[in-house]
Amino acid sequence: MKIAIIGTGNLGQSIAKGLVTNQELTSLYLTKRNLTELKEFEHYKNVVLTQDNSEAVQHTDVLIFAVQPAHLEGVLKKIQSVLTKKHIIISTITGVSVADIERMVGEDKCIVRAMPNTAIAVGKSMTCMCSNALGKQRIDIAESIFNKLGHTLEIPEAQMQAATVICASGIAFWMRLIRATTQGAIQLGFDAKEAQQLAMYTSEGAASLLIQNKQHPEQEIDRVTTPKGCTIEGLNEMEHKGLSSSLIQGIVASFHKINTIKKEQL
Ligand SMILES: NC(=O)C1=CN([C@@H]2O[C@H](COP(=O)(O)OP(=O)(O)OC[C@H]3O[C@@H](n4cnc5c(N)ncnc54)[C@H](O)[C@@H]3O)[C@@H](O)[C@H]2O)C=CC1
Ligand SMILES: O=C(O)[C@@H]1CCC=N1
Repeated sequence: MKIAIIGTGNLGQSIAKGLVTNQELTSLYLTKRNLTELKEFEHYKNVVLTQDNSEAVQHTDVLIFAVQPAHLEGVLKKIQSVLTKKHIIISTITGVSVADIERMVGEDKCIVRAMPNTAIAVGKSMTCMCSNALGKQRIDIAESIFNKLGHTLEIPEAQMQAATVICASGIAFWMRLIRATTQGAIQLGFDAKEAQQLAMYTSEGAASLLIQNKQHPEQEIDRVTTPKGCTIEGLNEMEHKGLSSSLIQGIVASFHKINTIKKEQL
């Protein structure tokens, strides 16, 4: 597999970390305007760092674009002459549709829109994908890359913005929940390091229960809430203060914002 990441910033570096540790690569090209931040990758076998996007495109088959929305069109224009039908174009860019990319590179190109999250760095991304007609024929190649770096789900393009909020922004939402639990644990007497350990591994355990038992969360909650016990007391207090409601409202606010991002940035 010959892969290029075009625009190796926050998300691009997370993808690169996942790739160098979880995939057998023939070559991985990482591009960025300033390469100093990519030093940690220069010692990996088969990894090439370059500022030259055309060089990366010419030496690879799968191109993962991870630049900011406003930069995509300019980047694509500059590599247009070296872009061929052999390339699979994977865009992780928020708010840029498959039709937008077709308009920039032509309908005769294989285009996949993928929305991973930064947990891809540790092989735990939930990545949603959709494609154009040509991309559909080769989406299995994109799936095989992202399945080694977590889980994938093919969805209609109309759901892509919602998937971005739940899965990509979702990492930040879950971090806040884990941080708040950590702060609670400190208030109850644990030191900061222990408190974070308790919060992290408990949240990992909760998700693992659902993944492995394939249950609804309420079924697992019923197992924990002893009648008149401390769990239901805490849970009801959290709900009186709007826990579920504030999460849902935050998700919906994030969704409203995401629908304006392309207009603001392009
Ligand atoms: N950060 C996240 O968790 C997620 C981000 N995204 C999307 O991925 C894209 C990238 O996001 P981030 O990584 O957070 O942004 P970022 O700003 O950290 O990374 C973009 C990188 O592109 C580089 N770049 C700009 N022009 C370039 C050029 N001509 N040639 C080569 N490199 C160039 C920049 O130097 C920068 O390092 C955005 O469109 C974002 O919406 C999608 C899912 C999750
Ligand atoms: O916050 C953002 O707009 C981008 C998209 C999802 C994650 N980061």
